[in-house]
Amino acid sequence: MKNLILASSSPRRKELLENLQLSFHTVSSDVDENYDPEWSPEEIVMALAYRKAKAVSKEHPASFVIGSDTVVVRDQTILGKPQNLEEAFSMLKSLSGRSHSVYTGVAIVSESNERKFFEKTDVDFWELSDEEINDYLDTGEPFDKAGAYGIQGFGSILVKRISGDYFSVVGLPVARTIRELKKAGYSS
Ligand SMILES: Cc1cn([C@H]2C[C@H](O)[C@@H](COP(=O)(O)OP(=O)(O)OP(=O)(O)O)O2)c(=O)[nH]c1=O
Repeated sequence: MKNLILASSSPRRKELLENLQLSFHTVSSDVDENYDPEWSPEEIVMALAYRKAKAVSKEHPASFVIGSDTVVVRDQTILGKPQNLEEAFSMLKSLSGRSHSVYTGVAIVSESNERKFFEKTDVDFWELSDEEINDYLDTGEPFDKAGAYGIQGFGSILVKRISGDYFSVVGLPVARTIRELKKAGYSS
């Protein structure tokens, strides 16, 4: 059995992996999250996931390392984490009453194997009044999350329906991740 590392500082990703009752630890990766504006959403999330996993793998070459990255895409516009209240408000306003896609990329890096994949989940939001948006902003939840919401928290009341992997929206598509880990040669 080899060591498993989640290259992340996201408490949600840690929690999702803990559900699988695997033994692992987390190491945060401080990588440059800039990307080429020409890249597609799937290229962005897989490249950033790979950067995170590769950076940690360099320090822990004997381990299997998982990196992950999530963005929200509305009309070909990439929404990352909001920088301030105004940006969070305008992100949520732009998602109101319509659908968007959440892309999560995952990279698994070990000494002998490197794999990348992504999941796309479509999410429809209810129509939101400015008051509802402001009430949601007051929860403080939007600020460390792509698209300024968390489906797993108070943000659950914004969501009408989803099509795709719920866990991918939260930050880690666990079922596919475990399958790819096995293909990479990991056994617990
Ligand atoms: C859309 C959505 C995003 N998110 C989160 C998942 C990610 O943590 C975050 C997107 O930012 P990321 O840059 O993907 O991840 P991170 O900076 O939080 O963590 P790390 O790079 O250390 O792994 O948004 C939710 O928690 N719920 C949601 O519904």
